[in-house]
Amino acid sequence: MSTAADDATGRPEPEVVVLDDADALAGHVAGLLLAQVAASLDERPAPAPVHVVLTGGRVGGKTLEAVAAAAADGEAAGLDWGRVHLWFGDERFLPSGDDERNDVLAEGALLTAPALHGARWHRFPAPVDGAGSPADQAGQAAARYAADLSAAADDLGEGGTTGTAGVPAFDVLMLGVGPDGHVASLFPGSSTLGERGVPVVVETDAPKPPPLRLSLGVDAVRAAARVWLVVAGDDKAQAVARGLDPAEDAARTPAVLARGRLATTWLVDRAAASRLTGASAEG
Ligand SMILES: O=C1O[C@H](COP(=O)(O)O)[C@@H](O)[C@H](O)[C@H]1O
Repeated sequence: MSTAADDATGRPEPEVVVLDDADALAGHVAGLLLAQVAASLDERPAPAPVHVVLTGGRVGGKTLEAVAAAAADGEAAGLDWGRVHLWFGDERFLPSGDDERNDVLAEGALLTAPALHGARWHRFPAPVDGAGSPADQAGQAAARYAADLSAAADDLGEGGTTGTAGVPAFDVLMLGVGPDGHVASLFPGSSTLGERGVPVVVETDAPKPPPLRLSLGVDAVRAAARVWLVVAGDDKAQAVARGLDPAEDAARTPAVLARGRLATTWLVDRAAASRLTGASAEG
């Protein structure tokens, strides 16, 4: 279901899809993702790449498990995964292999499917012991990830529509949403929300541990063709209602900034949808 026209930036209004529970949601999003990857691969000639941004978080992990289950055999196993670039929306700036890192979560889920080993993984760099202060290292890591993004960026030409130089036109960018309305590691009230046009930002004081994090910047998120906000649980109901309120302040609920160029879809379970009213509440 869709709400009417474009927002002030000319982007389509968000759509809302409601599933029964977190498991149904994860299965549904996995199916959508595999269908979109297949469609994007089909619509451009090989070896043109397809760019997907992964999310961490609880339902993000469940979704990736469902993707791997579907990609373990059947049609999805036969996709040309070597053309598929997997990026991360954010990362906790923790040592490589740390269980709290989003890339560890994603690898644990996706690499159970042999086909996914062929995908092009783009992990955020990790801190290294003795290589400088964590904040300095995070700045360097952000610059390295920005360079990685830039190397993969499509040239959309003058007046290109991503709005952020040096960021690929992501086919799909998935985001979890925190109970406080954060997306990726863009937190309420953070100065990172004002860093427009910056591909990768460093959050030094995240209210959710760990405090030091790397994130795609607001305009890198908005470079995506399709943004999917995947949310489950009644602790997220207020964030979902605020995120879909056109009058909501982005400084309080950064999720309102997460708008795709072609589509923005909130994929939520019934519990997360429980505070929606009127048209937004329909499944
Ligand atoms: O810290 C993070 O939280 C969000 C949401 O996680 P959830 O467990 O509440 O679903 C996640 O999307 C983000 O990638 C992660 O770094």
